[in-house]
Amino acid sequence: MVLSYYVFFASDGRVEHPAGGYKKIFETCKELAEPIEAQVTGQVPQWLTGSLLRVGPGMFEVGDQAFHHLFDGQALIHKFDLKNGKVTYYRKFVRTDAYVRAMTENRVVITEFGTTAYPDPCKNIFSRFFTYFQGIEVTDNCLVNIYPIGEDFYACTETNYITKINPETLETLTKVDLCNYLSVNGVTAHPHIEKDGTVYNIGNCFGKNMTLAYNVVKIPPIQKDKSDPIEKSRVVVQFPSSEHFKPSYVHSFGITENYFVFVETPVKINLLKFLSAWAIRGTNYMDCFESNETMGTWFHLASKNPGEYKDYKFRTSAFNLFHHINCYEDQDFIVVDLCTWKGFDFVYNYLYLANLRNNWEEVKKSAIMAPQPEVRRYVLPLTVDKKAKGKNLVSLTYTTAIAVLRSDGTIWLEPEVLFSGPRQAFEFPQINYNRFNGKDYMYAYGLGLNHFIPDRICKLNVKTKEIWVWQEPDSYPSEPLFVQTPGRLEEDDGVLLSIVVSPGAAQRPGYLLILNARDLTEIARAEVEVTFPVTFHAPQNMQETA
Ligand SMILES: CCCCCCCCCCCCCCCC(=O)OC/C=C(C)/C=C/C=C(C)/C=C/C1=C(C)CCCC1(C)C
Ligand SMILES: [Fe+2]
Repeated sequence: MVLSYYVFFASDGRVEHPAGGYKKIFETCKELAEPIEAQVTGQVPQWLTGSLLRVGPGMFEVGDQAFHHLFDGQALIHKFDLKNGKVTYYRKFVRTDAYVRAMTENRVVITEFGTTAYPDPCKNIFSRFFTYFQGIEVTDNCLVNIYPIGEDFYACTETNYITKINPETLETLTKVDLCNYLSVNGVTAHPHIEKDGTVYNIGNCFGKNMTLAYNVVKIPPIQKDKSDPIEKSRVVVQFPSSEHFKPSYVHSFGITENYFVFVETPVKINLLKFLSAWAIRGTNYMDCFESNETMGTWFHLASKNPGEYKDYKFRTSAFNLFHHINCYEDQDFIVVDLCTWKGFDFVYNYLYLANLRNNWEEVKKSAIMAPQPEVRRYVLPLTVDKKAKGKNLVSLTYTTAIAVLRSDGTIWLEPEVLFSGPRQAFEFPQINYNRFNGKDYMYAYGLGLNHFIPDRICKLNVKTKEIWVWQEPDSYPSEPLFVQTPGRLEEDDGVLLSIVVSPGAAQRPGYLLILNARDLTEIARAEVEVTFPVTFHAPQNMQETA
């Protein structure tokens, strides 16, 4: 039974998973010695050639030690090659220090996001003591995304380490420490890539005397002299921090033609805990987060050229934010579309593997306690009339989003809700990035999370709020990637690619799914004899790498 359907204004969210097939996406798998051929049903469009790369965790335990959090498993890169209607699949673990040392010592050696590495119990008490005071190493486990810099591809997490990989062979090439080039302690796994290849990213910077800022960094495109663009990278603008000693967690940011948009949420990193954690037994990154229960959420703007902070004081109620969908300038406003999670409680607290691998009734119970997802549109006015206190400053006729100047000089924002379904998230958003990032647009595509379990692919018309859904029973898709049909101009003329695990299918339980982006109907699927663990993100420019 195929549940491919079209609904107006709401997803019914009634799909249940009593068989617990989703547990499969949190299981360790083996890498492949060579690419395997997929069995294609339907017709892969002839123009759709190239490689789809994806990354996520692939090893959830080492020796007799388990990784505890969704973001701890060792980075595994997946690759689907498409050529002349044929599809092959290949995967390989990234040889990070975290992976190589875990394999060599058969234990967790480097502390991961939610798993602490303990010193080798076989070492004597003196060498264990010295291991502590050498400091715990920052992880290079690049399981979150892959992006291009110049002619190279890097797998990344959110620390200062990125890992150059060969996108053809999936071999690991070099580990790069961004601290050697830039004043940042880490950068997000969601850089923006401009048409000429310029990379913009944002990261925390713990400066001298504990001054805190969020630095926007720029890495130029391919250099004429063939030198590494990373060597020419620089900080272009700084956003201030709302609190001393406590920067907010940042997972992504927005970019328009002329502005950077940074949303400072109440999910805070307690720096004192973080710095002392390196010397204290038993702590990991997750232990260093806390919520600021009073600040709400702050929106910040900076101009791009020249990079200049604009001190507007935009405020709204508390939410968690991981993914910006898109943002753009319209008249004298910036429109910002976001996948939010209501409240200050950190969503990552609910992403321990023990929670996600639970039986369905338990999974649902735990998600009821968590912040609730909502796709929201905020509108930031660029001109603020000081005499218009208490009045709505937003005059765009197509949105109900509000911005009100208050007597303390802050501008209070109320969003327009673009999609809301109880415990039904529209997450891992994608757009027709190459043509519409930073521009007025119509369509967002996303992964539907049902109580945190990814069980459908969605399309949202951000202007009319229409929703399209692709869903099949006991099937667990990944973030859908949009690829435009060559030579076509319409925003949604293209395909969506997603990798799906359907554990019930005995012979071929995993496949690459190709949907028509217009209506989410299936064009083709390429099935393989293996399943895939969960993947997070992929390069946004498959067409160019094709
Ligand atoms: C695809 C289906 C997933 C199934 C369940 C998902 C539910 C998701 C619900 C919300 C969306 C969340 C999206 C998050 C996506 C993601 O990929 O996140 C991964 C983030 C990671 C691995 C972050 C690592 C960050 C680190 C190690 C940060 C380290 C640092 C600090 C904490 C302090 C300052 C310094 C430093 C070292 C940068
Ligand atoms: Fe992400």
